[in-house]
Amino acid sequence: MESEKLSGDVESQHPPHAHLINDVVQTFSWKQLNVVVKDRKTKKPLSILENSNGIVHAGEMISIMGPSGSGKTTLLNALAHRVATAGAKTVGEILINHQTPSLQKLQDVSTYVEQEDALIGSLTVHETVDFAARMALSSSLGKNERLLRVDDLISSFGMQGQRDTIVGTPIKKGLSGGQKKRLGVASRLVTEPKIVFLDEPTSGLDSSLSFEIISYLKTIARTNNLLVIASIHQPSTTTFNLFDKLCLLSRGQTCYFGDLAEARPYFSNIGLEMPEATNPAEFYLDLINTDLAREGDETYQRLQRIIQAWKDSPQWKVLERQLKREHAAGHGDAMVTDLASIKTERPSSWATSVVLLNRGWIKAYRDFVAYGIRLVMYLGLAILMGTVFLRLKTTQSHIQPFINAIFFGGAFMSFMAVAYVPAYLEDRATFAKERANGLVGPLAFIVSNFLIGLPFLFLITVTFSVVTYWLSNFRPSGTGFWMWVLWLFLDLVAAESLVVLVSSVFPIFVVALAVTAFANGLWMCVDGFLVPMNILNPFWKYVFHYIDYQAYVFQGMMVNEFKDRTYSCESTGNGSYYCSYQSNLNSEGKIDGAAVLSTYNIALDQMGSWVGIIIGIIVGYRVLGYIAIRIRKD
Ligand SMILES: Nc1ncnc2c1ncn2[C@@H]1O[C@H](COP(=O)(O)OP(=O)(O)OP(=O)(O)O)[C@@H](O)[C@H]1O
Repeated sequence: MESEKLSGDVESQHPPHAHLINDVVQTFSWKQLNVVVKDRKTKKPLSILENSNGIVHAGEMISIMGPSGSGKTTLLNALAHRVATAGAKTVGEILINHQTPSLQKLQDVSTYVEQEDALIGSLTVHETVDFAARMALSSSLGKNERLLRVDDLISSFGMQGQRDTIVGTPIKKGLSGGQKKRLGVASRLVTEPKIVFLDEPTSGLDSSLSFEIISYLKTIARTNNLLVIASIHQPSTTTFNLFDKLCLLSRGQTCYFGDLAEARPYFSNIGLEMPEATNPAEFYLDLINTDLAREGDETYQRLQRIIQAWKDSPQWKVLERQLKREHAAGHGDAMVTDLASIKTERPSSWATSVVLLNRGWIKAYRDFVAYGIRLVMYLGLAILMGTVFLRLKTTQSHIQPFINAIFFGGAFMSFMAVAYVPAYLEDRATFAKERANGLVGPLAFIVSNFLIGLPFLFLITVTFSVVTYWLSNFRPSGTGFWMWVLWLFLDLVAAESLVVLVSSVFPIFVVALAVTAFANGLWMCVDGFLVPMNILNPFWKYVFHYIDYQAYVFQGMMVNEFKDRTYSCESTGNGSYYCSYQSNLNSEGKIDGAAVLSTYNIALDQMGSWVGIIIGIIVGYRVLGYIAIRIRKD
């Protein structure tokens, strides 16, 4: 009763939304769809979806149902022209309005809502939908119209009350699980799709929240004539009954396809009567679930009978004839819209980059985990370093601590960039989903990621430097301070670019963390401090030292400290001195800082080239990161 009421309420509150109305896609069908993978164990071809056929009409909502591992996601991905699963080969025909759509055309008229939402925790509900709109809708639409559509969708999903609530981050609670799901769907619908694919939209929700989201969807689909194709796992009776059609799968094979209302008489006809007061979804799933069965078992044989019965059924024959007609009709059919006439205006990649920059900026300054925690961490490190290397003097016994402090500052700043890995991986996951929906390209993503990082990295560098530089008593001059800031800033930008490259190649948290940490260890070892260049063996020197940004940072900071400073020698008491570095000032009881540099083989006049090389390394990392993102589509 209650569920009917919610459905009714939702329906009466929301008239059709002009911008959402589908008057261009009349049918979506697929014929003889097969997906074959290379079996993980045997390495032989394994069919995970066999001869799937189906048709959905405008305004219909279909559920793809089956036990775990039956091929629901595989079918959904194949229908959405996505890689069904890693290394899968998909064959078969997919038609929209009797015509074969290109990937671009399918992306233009459809959207895919993943099981795991790609929401950004620090954005509000309104911002989430608005950014999705800005990324997908042409700028010719105008801001007012866009905002109207955004608000319309937010209220269609019953979220006016949460309009300015943030989605939620690990340290700040926001929306509930059900609200997040609704927001995930709403932010995809703002792109005005005609076909909506949803991978288990109810996963992780209890039965009343599952019902809620499906009824919102149904209302929107009905009132706007959309085609909704959703995989679903064990819905309650009320949720199940909201769908118009059912596609039942087991072990990649079709057990039933057709009207939901016809399913019960169909199964009864083949001798599988559903008892009264039974949850139909549970009944069908029990019939075809062979998880624990072995070949020859009763349940296994029953499944084979069900699959065969479907192939022999009159319902299948009707579907087959329907599909034949669809496929024979082709372009010239006046009853349906010609795909070529459907024009979707999307923003330019320049406009998309600006939207990404704007969104990334909000995320970065609100999301404490991304930069706030790092700022605090670097501040802690600065206090640690500044108080350990406290007020060093210009005496020869303090020369080594100065050098150690320079190495430690550069190396540790770089090393701690590993803390950026989780935030980058989160952004990358959001990007992967938006890219799969045809909204963002790798260039826009890499460029905006780079630009957003710069002001924050600069802030981190200045904060760190203000504390350490003066506490440790490095060369007390304004130029000295700002040169130090420059070297550390370049160091940090290079370190973050390395994180981007590594995490783009290995988008798995622990792997990215381990590889970045290892690379930083390597750069520390060969940067010329632990083993000076004239001692370092040729392999490490020629293979790694020259591409080590930390080496140039170390040298630059060394020159900054020692080039224009002198240090006092130790007096031996009788008017002469003991000087640990040979220099022409030794007779005056002083050491020329340049003498320290020469023991490390550091040139005095190469600063410009070093800056250029570090910038080259940064560009190199980003370009390689871009290539990795381009190639890896996961
Ligand atoms: N390379 C492979 N080797 C062997 N089996 C594979 C391979 N790739 C996918 N599969 C199998 O294909 C089947 C279909 O997977 P799919 O994710 O589509 O199922 P699903 O019905 O969506 O499952 P769930 O409800 O658990 O998400 C699974 O049983 C999976 O184990």
